[in-house]
Amino acid sequence: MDLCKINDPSILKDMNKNQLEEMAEDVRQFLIENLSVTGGHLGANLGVVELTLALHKVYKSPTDRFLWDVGHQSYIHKILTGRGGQFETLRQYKGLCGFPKRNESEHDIWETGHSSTSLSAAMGMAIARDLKNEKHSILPIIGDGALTGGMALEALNHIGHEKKNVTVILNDNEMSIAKNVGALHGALGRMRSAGKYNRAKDDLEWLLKKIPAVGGKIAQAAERLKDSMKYFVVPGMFFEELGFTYYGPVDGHDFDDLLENLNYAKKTNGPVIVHVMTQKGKGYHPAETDVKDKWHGVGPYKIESGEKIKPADAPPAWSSVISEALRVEARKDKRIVAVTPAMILGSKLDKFGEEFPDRLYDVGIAEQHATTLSAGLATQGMKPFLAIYSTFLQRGYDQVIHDVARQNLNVIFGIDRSGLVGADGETHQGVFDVAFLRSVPNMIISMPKDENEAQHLVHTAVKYDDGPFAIRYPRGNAKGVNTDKELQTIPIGSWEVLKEGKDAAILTFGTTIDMALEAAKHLEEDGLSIRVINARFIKPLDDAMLHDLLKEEIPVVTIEEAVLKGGFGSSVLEFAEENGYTPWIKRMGVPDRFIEHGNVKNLWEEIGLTTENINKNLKEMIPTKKQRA
Ligand SMILES: Cc1ncc(C[n+]2csc(CCOP(=O)(O)OP(=O)(O)O)c2C)c(N)n1
Ligand SMILES: CC(=O)[C@@H](O)[C@H](O)COP(=O)(O)O
Ligand SMILES: [Mg+2]
Repeated sequence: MDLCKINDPSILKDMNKNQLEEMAEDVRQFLIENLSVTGGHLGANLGVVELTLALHKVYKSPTDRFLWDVGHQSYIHKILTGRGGQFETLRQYKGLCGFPKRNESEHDIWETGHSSTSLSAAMGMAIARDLKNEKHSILPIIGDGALTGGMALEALNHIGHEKKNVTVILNDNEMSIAKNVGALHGALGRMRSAGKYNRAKDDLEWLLKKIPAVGGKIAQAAERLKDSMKYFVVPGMFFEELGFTYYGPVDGHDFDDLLENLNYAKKTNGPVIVHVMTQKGKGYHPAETDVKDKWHGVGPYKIESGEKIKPADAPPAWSSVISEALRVEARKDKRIVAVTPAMILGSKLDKFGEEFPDRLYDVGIAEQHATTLSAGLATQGMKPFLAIYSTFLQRGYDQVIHDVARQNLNVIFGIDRSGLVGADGETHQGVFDVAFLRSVPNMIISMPKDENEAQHLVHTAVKYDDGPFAIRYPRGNAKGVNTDKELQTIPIGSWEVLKEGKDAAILTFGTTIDMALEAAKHLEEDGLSIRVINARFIKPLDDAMLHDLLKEEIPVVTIEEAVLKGGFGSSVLEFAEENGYTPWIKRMGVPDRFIEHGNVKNLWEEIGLTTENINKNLKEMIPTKKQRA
């Protein structure tokens, strides 16, 4: 079947089992071929091929509302709803988004990227549906990993209480990105091994009713016996107790099982949970047999061998640089404990865990808990290092303020994926942390220019015992510079002049330093002398250097790969205002809108973060100085 030509999922309605199986095979081939070129979230999608086809066969999208939690597994839904022809552009600049997108299709009714939001949104939609007297089904599709997120549990609590018609499809592949963790994961495991229980439950209820109802203690004992029998026989009792009708466990690769259970679910009133067992990476040998992450998210690869196509001899990833520096510190300092909210592989903490198995905690998708847990550790004299993606720290903001900063606790935040991340797009760009952390009292915010400075900053953060300390680092590879043998502590709030100059100055940090140096070099050829300063501490600022600079009354350009509103440049402006200087400052950074997916270089161009623009801005400002004089 030509999957690029499908534009209406109702073609599935009349398909028999054989036809569905053939289509599932075609879809898998399509995904394996397309993603070998573009990269993307292969493992999760291969796991939900049959489930997605079955959902679209039993329900009618968009009348029935499909909410894909995280959304990284929505590729088959995209193919079925008219977007197969765009897969060559998947996650590319101006191409198909890797997550559900409302402006892409009427079938994408809920946008995701961050996990565990689907149940709350579904509940909101269910309340609206009932108030409007509408009749459609609402189907959040959530993974076992995403179910560990606190929001999902808050929503289950509410849905069960309100008894709303919401059909939760739980896609249980026993994986988050790495192996799923936690007690809930254990509970799901017991449900899986308890075997089938759905309509048989009616029979059980009937049987239990046969236990004679007698008065007093005997009656109480009989009730207790009934309850424990239920727990023993009924795998989904955990969900049943919360007010859900449980169907499962369902074989997520067997159309008979899927269709039968989904049809039952469709007819059931009130909250329903369909527990579907799937295999991440199903149908592609290299993914199926991968023990680490079942090819959760991949770049281009060779289809036959599964070999990943990567540039040879690239410097180490920034995450490795930081976690290696932390490992060095942890050997000397027993207070160090690493914490990750389900990103052990992305944050490259696996080796740390191998060396210090009792000093690494993967808490599941639980950023709020991870932050407050770190605060708890710090109160007891430990030195927690919370490795967290910038975008996911957004979820722990209250915990940063209320639990960590207010109590001025020694928590080190390793803010991974700071800056534009590229292919994951809007939901994942790490561009807000500078603005939202800068306003929090007691917070130190830093960003290294290369791996040498990174190791010194990690060392500095470990030695600093006066409150929270954030080290930002970007996605991708570090610079490949040599590193000093001896570790140094960098004075807090100190900047570094990378290039002297007297006509203007550029203040920048991290990823934009190279473009600033390049711009300065170009302008040198035009006879202009530009100073470039590594503002490695974003907070506190280097007050002394800034006073000296502003007294010179030369133009200043600030550059940051972070939002301009409330960002580093704004803090320089505030400093000028607070100290009575007339600001002569141009700020460059991320504008006040969400930045979509694409290659980071394209995105930089789109938002004007280029050497040419730095040159242009400086050239426009420098003559103004002469006019002033
Ligand atoms: C709030 C948040 N934290 C972390 C992530 C990173 N993340 C993306 S997918 C994923 C695992 C999700 O596991 P599951 O829901 O079981 O889906 P699967 O990939 O197994 O299908 C994680 C941790 C995220 N998207 N959102
Ligand atoms: C869907 C999701 O949130 C993650 O899988 C994310 O795509 C990981 O990004 P990195 O590749 O930067 O680890
Ligand atoms: Mg999973």
